[in-house]
Amino acid sequence: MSDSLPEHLLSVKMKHRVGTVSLDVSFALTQPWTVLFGPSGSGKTTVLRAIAGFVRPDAGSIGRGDDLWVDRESGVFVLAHLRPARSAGQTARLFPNMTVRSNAVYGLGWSTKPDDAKKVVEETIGLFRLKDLLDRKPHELSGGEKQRVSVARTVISAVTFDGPGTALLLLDEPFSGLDYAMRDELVGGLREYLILRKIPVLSVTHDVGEAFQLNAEVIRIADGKVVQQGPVSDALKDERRLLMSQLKSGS
Ligand SMILES: Nc1ncnc2c1ncn2[C@@H]1O[C@H](COP(=O)(O)OP(=O)(O)OP(=O)(O)O)[C@@H](O)[C@H]1O
Repeated sequence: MSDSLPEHLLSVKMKHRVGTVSLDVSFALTQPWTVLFGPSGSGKTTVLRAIAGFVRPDAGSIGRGDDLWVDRESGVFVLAHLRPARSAGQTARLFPNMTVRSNAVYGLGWSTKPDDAKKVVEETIGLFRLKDLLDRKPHELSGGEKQRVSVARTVISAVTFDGPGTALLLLDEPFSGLDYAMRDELVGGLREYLILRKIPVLSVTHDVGEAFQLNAEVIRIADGKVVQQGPVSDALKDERRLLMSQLKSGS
């Protein structure tokens, strides 16, 4: 692991057997927003879960500079809740007995700066269009609304992270349950907000348009291996061309 990496960057080098896939990946995060892109079952979620601390890789290391979260060789394994990382999975997991507001602020940090933390909560609630839903319980929400609450909670928790440096945000298909208009609005707004708040993001997506809108760095994974890493304009140019020609021909 290089010790010259700036503090906010993450370096991942891991091998792990999951199902029929032998993961063997090595990459570093260098941009504000990076997406893992690749076919279903190629191992993207497993990589995200290993970074979050929910999967213990068979071999390798994960960390930021000298701050190792995993190092199988020396036996380091930092528990998930102690890592400067916050994650939201594909399925919204909300507390059924709590309102949207209580769910959203669960995991709120910055106990020493309550006024700032309050501002972050209000900003995020606005960004995710949750104002009119705040007093509802999860059973009174649609699937897309639940997903928005779940991702908003993770954003609030990452931005108000109580610890040295900033937290990394890990999002597994955060916009997949949303309609196009909502997705369009949220993707751009969230990207801008997280850059402002200096929160780096690693997300999983299958959506070419979303990766372009995020102006993301793309890490392509196929069959457990990183096959390409680079700016979206380069990494997904063939997919975009195909998409455009399909749109033109109406297919
Ligand atoms: N807990 C598990 N036990 C056994 N096999 C698993 C487990 N979790 C995932 N797998 C398998 O490991 C492989 C990689 O799964 P993973 O969820 O990481 O892929 P993915 O690229 O995120 O897929 P998708 O895009 O469909 O979410 C798949 O073949 C999956 O069936």
